[in-house]
Amino acid sequence: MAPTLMPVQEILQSDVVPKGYLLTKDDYQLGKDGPPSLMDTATIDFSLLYSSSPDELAKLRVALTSWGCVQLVNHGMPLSLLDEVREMSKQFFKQPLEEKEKYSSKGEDLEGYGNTNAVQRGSLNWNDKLHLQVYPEDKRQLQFWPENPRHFRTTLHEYSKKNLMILRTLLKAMARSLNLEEERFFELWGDENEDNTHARFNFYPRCPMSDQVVGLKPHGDGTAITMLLQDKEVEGLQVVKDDRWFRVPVIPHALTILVGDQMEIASNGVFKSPTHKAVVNPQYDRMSLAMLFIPSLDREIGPLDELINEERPQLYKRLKDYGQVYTQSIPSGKRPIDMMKIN
Ligand SMILES: O=C(O)CCC(=O)C(=O)O
Ligand SMILES: [Fe+2]
Repeated sequence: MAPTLMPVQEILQSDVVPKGYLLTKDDYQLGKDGPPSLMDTATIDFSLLYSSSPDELAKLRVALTSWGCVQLVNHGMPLSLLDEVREMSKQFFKQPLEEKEKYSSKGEDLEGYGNTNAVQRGSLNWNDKLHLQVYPEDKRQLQFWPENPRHFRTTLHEYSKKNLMILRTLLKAMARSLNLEEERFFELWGDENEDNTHARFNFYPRCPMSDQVVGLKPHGDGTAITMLLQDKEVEGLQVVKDDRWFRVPVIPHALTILVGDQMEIASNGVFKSPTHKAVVNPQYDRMSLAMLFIPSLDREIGPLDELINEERPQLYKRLKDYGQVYTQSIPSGKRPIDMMKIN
């Protein structure tokens, strides 16, 4: 069983960064070419995707095939709801430890509050989290859902519902951008009664030695799609493109989309699941909320037939329950998706 570590917020109070958090040679490093540049990709106007604008679809395709990351604006989510979610997340983590501990992950629990205590290699993540499954609704484990702040549960419910609507339109647009039938990516995530959605609230306490720790180590998401709400003020997300790190800018009213490994597999490598990480700020705490859209474990995922041809042979194997592959590959330090490649 993985040891349960002290929340990073509590470590911070002692002002000493334990050795286990300091980056080591074993950590995946890139960017020896100086400080990362700002990602310059354009934002995507979600309202135009809905109206089938060919220009916007082309922009979406280019961004997801090169970066695997876009910022959606005009997504129809009330901006007051984005602020409410950010605020309730900060309020949750600001509470005394004994209040948060009512929702602690225990043992092998994926869900709940605590330090990121998954199998690790190299240094530890400077990150506390609250992880909750939101779909299918009957799988919600309400014992992990905070009762304080008071509106936490209803706001998360509301936010999840709206995220789903955005996801559905986005999946259709992604299919159309590749000239596929628009329902094709619903094989990945099409049914809230079968497919899984997890909400991962990330909290990255400020750290006096921020350049020697990492908030979340470089990884690709094991999802179909991740929809990320970033902190409104504090930047921290970075993605890799062409072997270099780029900073993802803060756009307060945008939702950041990350292609997940299972989408890369289904699209036969056309859409890229980017390696990304979260860095820590020396002065300010940072939050983010990742909505993780994960296909049902019973469903076989594999490259769509229409995306396999002579020029692009099948690049990935078909499988069920990618989560298993993902967990098993972590100790090796390799990207899980590489285990799925057909050589
Ligand atoms: O905090 C961020 O910006 C990134 C979060 C992330 O990568 C994740 O939760 O998987
Ligand atoms: Fe991630």
